[in-house]
Amino acid sequence: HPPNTWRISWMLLPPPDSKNVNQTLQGLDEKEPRTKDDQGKSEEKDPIKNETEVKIAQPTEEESDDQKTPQATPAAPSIAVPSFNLDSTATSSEPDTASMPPPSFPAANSPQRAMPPPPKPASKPASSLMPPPSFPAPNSAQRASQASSLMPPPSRPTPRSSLGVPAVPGRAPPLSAAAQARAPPPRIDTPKSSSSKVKLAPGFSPLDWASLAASKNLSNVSSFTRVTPSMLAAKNGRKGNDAWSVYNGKVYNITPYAPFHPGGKGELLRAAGKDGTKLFMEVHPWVNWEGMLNSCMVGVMVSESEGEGLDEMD
Ligand code: HEM
Repeated sequence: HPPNTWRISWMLLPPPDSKNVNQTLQGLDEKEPRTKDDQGKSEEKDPIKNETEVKIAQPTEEESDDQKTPQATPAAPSIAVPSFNLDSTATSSEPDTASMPPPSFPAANSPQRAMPPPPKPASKPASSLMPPPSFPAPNSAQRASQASSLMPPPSRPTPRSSLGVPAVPGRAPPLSAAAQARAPPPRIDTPKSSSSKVKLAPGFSPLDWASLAASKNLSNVSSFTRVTPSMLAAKNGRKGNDAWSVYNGKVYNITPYAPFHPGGKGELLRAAGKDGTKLFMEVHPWVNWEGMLNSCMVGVMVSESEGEGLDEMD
């Protein structure tokens, strides 16, 4: 066998000119030899072409020695070609590849070879090109529970409101089919609103109140007053008295506002003669009572002792 460097040098040779090769093939196909005149003409036209054609198509002893065409020459390997042998019994550094069996993996003397091969399913033929295992496994309980391997996955209903808006977390989720069957039929005659707002009489809208409150003082007192608990309890809206109510320590005369209250007069007067802060905050903490009732402010709450002898503030 030639050294590997021979093959390498042959592979690195520049490829022959394709143009000349075609011309060479053309010359080989010609059955009759050319005349001198023809050769002369062709020499005049393209001497290089003709010369190359003759040399390659009809090689002679002299021309082969001319060495004009680069040929592979054996060269001594500059670097020793590494060789290795997996067979520990072999002694020669140059393995005889023709007589040697192909190397196997793991090596014959490796610890991996000593280990038993992993168990393989008996039903499947052993193959190195075996596809990856499917999921669920063919012998799993999941696969057995499925009626068909082609069964589509269960569809999940997308909760949507009637307006097509995704359901808001915290709101009631849509009822299932079974729950809808158990639920009573929906009422369609008189839809009752969950709001506790009342229908206000004409001329008592929030805008009307804003206009009235901005026009004059509605407190029905001449000046700010120190209001004691006993005084507050007396102003409960009964027997012709005004209704006072306390919100965050400030005392308001809520009587003028009662017909304008969107929640109704009765709801508002539940806090009459009392501190209504807790009730107020339970229903509508977002309402700005200070701005709405500014013209209705009577005074501030004081203790019984602080209010003695002082009915009105300076
Ligand atoms: C003087 C103090 C008060 C003022 C200025 C006031 C004002 C208002 C306003 C502006 C609304 C409409 C809120 C909205 O549309 O979002 C409202 C509704 C309501 N208010 Fe008052 N309110 C006062 C005291 C009270 C009190 C003491 C109660 C209960 C004891 C009450 C019960 C209600 C109720 C039940 C509604 C209807 C809420 C609804 O269902 O939308 N309010 N109030």
